[in-house]
Amino acid sequence: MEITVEQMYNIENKGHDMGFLKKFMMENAGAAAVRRLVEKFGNVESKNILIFVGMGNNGGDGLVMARHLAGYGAKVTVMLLGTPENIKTEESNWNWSILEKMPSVKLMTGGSTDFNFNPDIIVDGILGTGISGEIREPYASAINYINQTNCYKLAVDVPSGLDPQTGETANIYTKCDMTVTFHKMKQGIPKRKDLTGELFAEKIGIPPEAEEGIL
Ligand SMILES: NC(=O)C1=CN([C@@H]2O[C@H](COP(=O)(O)OP(=O)(O)OC[C@H]3O[C@@H](n4cnc5c(N)ncnc54)[C@H](OP(=O)(O)O)[C@@H]3O)[C@@H](O)[C@H]2O)[C@@H](O)CC1
Ligand SMILES: [K+]
Repeated sequence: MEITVEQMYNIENKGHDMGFLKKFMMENAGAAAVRRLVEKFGNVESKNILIFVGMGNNGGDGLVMARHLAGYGAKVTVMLLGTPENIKTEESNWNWSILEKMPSVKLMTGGSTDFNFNPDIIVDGILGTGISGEIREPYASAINYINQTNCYKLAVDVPSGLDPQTGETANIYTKCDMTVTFHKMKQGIPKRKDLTGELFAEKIGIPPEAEEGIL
């Protein structure tokens, strides 16, 4: 079953109000995406993994993935597309502050795409259901870098620049090898399998009762 982005936000908020906090949803989302990535690669030990992180909760999922991938022995670099004090949400901030205590994960901020290594895997945690309008900097440069880099790419929830409701694309958008979306498929995503690559919808522990009155 495919749902609307509005329904997803309503379900998310109802689950949060039931006590299944967005922080827990984010943890399960990041963990599910990492499981699919590790399943695909067999193991990610000492793979160079570059995670682009937006300032919202799509980025937050990427921060959770960074912590889990460090646990699998990957060489993880996080590029935050802004400054830490501008991270939008409490749950994303919470995950950033954990990474600040983890020397095993390299943290970069500001959005430059000048890296001194070639990534084996890129994670697109730039934009998800919160996308609106033409892609602004530094998100645009990050999306262009991802498209110009030849390696395996995983999109968190949706390839950034693809509108998960309509299936329309912004002026620029990522083309990925795998997309892991959460809870239920959003209506626009399956319209662009050319951008999503292998597509998975992973449960993240939201109580089914959170859908009552919404679906
Ligand atoms: N639903 C669920 O159950 C769960 C959802 N989860 C995750 O949350 C995600 C939704 O998070 P979200 O609402 O924070 O929005 P998100 O996509 O991060 O973008 C907002 C940021 O992007 C920016 N921005 C927007 N447009 C832009 C543009 N054109 N060009 C440049 N920047 C632009 C915008 O900036 P602003 O407009 O505020 O200045 C803001 O900073 C969802 O996709 C999923 O991954 C999981 O945690 C698990 C549970
Ligand atoms: K994304």
